[in-house]
Amino acid sequence: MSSSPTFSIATLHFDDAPSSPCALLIDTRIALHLPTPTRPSRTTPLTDNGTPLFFEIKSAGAHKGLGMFATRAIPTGALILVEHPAIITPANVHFPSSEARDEAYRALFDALPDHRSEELRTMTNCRPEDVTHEEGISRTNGTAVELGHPDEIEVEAREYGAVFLTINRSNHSCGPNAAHKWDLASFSSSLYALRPIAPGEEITMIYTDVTQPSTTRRAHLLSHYGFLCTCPFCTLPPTSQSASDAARFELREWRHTRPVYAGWATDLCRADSFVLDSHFAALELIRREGLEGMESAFVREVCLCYAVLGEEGEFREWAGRLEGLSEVRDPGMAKEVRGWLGDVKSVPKWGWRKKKRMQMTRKKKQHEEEEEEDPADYFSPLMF
Ligand SMILES: C[S@@+](CC[C@H](N)C(=O)[O-])C[C@H]1O[C@@H](n2cnc3c(N)ncnc32)[C@H](O)[C@@H]1O
Repeated sequence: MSSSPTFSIATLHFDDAPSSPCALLIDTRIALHLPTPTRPSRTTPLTDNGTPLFFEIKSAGAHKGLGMFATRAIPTGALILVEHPAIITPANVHFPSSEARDEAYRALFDALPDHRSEELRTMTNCRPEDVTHEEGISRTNGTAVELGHPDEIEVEAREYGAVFLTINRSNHSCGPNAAHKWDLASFSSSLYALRPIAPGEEITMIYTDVTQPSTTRRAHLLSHYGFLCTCPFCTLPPTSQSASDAARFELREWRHTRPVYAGWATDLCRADSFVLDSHFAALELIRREGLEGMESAFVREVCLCYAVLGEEGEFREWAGRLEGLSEVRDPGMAKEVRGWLGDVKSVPKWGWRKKKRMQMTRKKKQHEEEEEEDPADYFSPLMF
């Protein structure tokens, strides 16, 4: 029989940010699996004065509170910020009483140095009536993160949210221009640009599943974050709204319902442009809907298509794009792509379709020539 989990408060310290520890309210079984954080492989790009290079935090308007804004042009894929969380809290925890619950959240905040807990207390709490200020801040700002855990632990006990003092100042958009990537080893998240961001533009990310229709997104944002989304993708005229919702649904299903590289690569009955045309259509929809976060799976397949077609110029162009998209989001992929660019012949099935088509044309020609020369033609019974 499994006993109910016990929670305790732990703190993690970081060599690269000694005065900014993270406090965790954590299942003691998971606490045993916490890493000793390594230094993040990248750091926040800074100006000569030591301020962030790419962004500032300032008012986003009366109804939005603070927000993150670009201070200069940010290219696609660029790293904006690397940050350790201030607190980590469980998504699901049953306390014996509401007093015990309130006490646990207060103790969590108190485990931080004053400057950190004071800043944390200034963050948004969209549930002031339901829970304590501390828990409200955890719920409003908590972003799902993976912690290491033993295999046997229940699924719901594995879910945790992290609050970042700066990353969580970025507001929501249903067509976001940024996303962040969690790295357990360094216990940090890296915020990066999904498309070019202009100076002065607000840097936004997603708080909800943006492939859902606008009404679903808005209802979720209202109930969980206390605001009605007025982003450009939620305030369209009715016919454009239906088209946007349908496009998002199509994109979500695209790679299950449309041709993909794996089925096409060695199927010579399909046209050479079969998957490319489909993926170009998806990429156009992605651009229209501002969902560049969905791009890389399609861009990767476009690269592989050009590779199997042996089209080196196009391959290099798309591989360069994939490398830029993957630099922060998927460093392993960026490394693989650099290998491909160093030696295109190392890409799986490089030029396979081109080779096969050439062999087929050669064989056909040979066959036609043999038929022309076949003496049987000259002695065909029809000639007598
Ligand atoms: C994680 S915080 C974002 C930072 C927050 N604006 C602040 O001042 O600390 C989430 C809260 O910001 C506000 N917010 C975020 N995105 C918004 C949007 N698109 N429109 C209006 N309010 C938004 C809501 O109050 C939401 O509960």
